[in-house]
Amino acid sequence: MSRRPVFITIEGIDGAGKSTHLAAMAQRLQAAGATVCLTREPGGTPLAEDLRAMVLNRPMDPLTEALLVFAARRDHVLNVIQPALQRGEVVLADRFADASFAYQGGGRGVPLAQLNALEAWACEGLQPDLTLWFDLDPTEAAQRRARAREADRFEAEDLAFFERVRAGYAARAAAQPARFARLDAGQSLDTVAAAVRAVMAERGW
Ligand SMILES: Nc1ncnc2c1ncn2[C@@H]1O[C@H](COP(=O)(O)OP(=O)(O)O)[C@@H](O)[C@H]1O
Ligand SMILES: Cc1cn([C@H]2C[C@H](O)[C@@H](COP(=O)(O)OP(=O)(O)O)O2)c(=O)[nH]c1=O
Repeated sequence: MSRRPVFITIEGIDGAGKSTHLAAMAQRLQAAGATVCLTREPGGTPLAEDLRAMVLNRPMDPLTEALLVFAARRDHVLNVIQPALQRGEVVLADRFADASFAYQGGGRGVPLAQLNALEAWACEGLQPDLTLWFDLDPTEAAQRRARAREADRFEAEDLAFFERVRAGYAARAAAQPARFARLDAGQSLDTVAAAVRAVMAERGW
């Protein structure tokens, strides 16, 4: 069997159900003997959490937004993700660079070449070993969000924005199919949870 994934990310449009399954994923990894570093983006360090508050709340142009999410990511990679991996931990991150390609690239229209350059500068060559993509129809995601919480600057965007974000994830998954596991997040909670467990089991967890 190939090496178990040690840097695992979860992705998808807002309301797809990522947070719902995060704790169970961490528990499953722990039960299998892993020390889990559970983290999120934008955020994961004091500086990156400050940048998160700006990105989620302050109006700004798309390239500024991309620069800030990658600045936050660099701080997170250097101070949390790389050290945890070096200690032999499993890093489970609620979003990583794919989100920038989906939201800033797909959603906001920042050119791919600029995002590729930022990724090359910011991430020290680090890519997740496994990405669970919670794929959901944007109309369903909007209904779930409306029932659950107040919208932030991204969640207030219209359906067309989330269609573009979804397409951004699809493009990223098509470009790197070995890393991505797509989950149909439109199914019942129990069915999605079983699909998450199946993906983890397939990869040795
Ligand atoms: N499979 C599902 N079916 C119906 N509702 C769901 C499902 N998964 C999550 N939800 C609900 O949808 C809302 C958004 O889920 P959440 O996990 O916060 O999404 P995300 O973290 O991807 O933004 C929550 O109220 C959650 O309880
Ligand atoms: C990591 C990242 C997130 N985002 C956006 C996606 C989300 O709308 C928002 C915050 O993500 P998230 O933590 O999933 O939101 P919530 O706490 O409401 O579940 O940031 C980007 O636009 N680019 C990025 O690179």
